[in-house]
Amino acid sequence: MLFQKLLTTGIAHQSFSVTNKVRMMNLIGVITTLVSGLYTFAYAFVLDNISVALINCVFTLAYVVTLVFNYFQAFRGGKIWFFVTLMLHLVVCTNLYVTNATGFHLYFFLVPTGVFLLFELREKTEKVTLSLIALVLYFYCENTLNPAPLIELSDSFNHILYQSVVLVIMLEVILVLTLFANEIEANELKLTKQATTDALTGLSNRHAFFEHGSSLLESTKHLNRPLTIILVDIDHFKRINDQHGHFVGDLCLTQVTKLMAAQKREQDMLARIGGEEFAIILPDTTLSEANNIAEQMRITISQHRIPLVGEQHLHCTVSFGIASKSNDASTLKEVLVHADKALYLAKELGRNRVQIFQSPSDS
Ligand SMILES: Nc1nc2c(ncn2[C@@H]2O[C@H](COP(=O)(O)OP(=O)(O)OP(=O)(O)O)[C@@H](O)[C@H]2O)c(=O)[nH]1
Repeated sequence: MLFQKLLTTGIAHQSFSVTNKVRMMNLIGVITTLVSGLYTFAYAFVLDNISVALINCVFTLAYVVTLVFNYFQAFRGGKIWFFVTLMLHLVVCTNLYVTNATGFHLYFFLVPTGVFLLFELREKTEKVTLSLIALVLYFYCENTLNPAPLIELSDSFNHILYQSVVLVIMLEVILVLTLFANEIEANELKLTKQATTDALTGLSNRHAFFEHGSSLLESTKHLNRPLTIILVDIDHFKRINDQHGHFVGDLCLTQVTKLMAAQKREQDMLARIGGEEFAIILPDTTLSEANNIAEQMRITISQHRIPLVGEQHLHCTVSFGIASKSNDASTLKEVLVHADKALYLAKELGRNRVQIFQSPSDS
């Protein structure tokens, strides 16, 4: 619970791309605070050096300040504070407390990884500067021998510390990159959903309809199976908007959607392809089967009363145009043109009706 709260510090009212990065920064801040806290504990109680433990404690608290920056949504400040504190801490560790034999300066690897992989692509100067500083400091520490460390360690203890540093770096990189990959996948799914879904009705949008419809049509061509499309248009929708307002117009759209979604079969795809225009793709369905489905939808919608404020109700009707894949219409666009012609005729003949496309050669 507390961990979850720490991870979500400062993310309220942020866009999801900012949210992910801040969550990642919070995670790194919490892990680094814990690791630094453990070292403080070891300096105080294992190595018995209170002054080093106190200095290290100051750095541990400095890592906590990163979360305070994020709490106040000063993310950039928090990021710079964190990396500068980390770099200063590593230089002090290697050149004051102990020697470079502990390998503490290996943590510098996390700076370029952090600033390049985990944070936004903008602010390139900042990223390059921080990473270059980390690189220079790494080689500085690697080539400096601290002749009078505050803590004298045996070779075997230095070796243990070295291995613990490598282990923590590996675990941190694995953990952070795994979370990063998960976030990317989740974002991809979210973006794909947003790009293919109509926000008002939750149906597939025009783009998704054309993608799905085209591939379905191609596959039915190979298998030589029927495919039918129904175009649906709410009657006098402009009048509904004008008389009752756009809010009621939207309500009408969502109610009609619900009624049609309840009537369609599982294999059918219902999409909103325009303002008050819908389309249904019915695989393996003949014109007469599609006609039955559309007729059922028409009756249900025409009998439905949409409750408005008080005792008022809205009654709306829809018109349907139906066409199938044929020799004259082998592409999705061509089938849609036929369905649109049938829909136009349904409107001409008085609306609230289902019309099947009649090819001139049929008559
Ligand atoms: N409330 C609401 N209205 C919309 C939306 N998208 C389009 N519209 C409205 O839908 C109306 C469509 O009207 P028209 O194309 O003239 O057709 P109609 O009034 O339905 O007439 P017929 O189709 O001939 O029966 C326009 O007034 C648009 O402003 C939407 O998302 N919400």
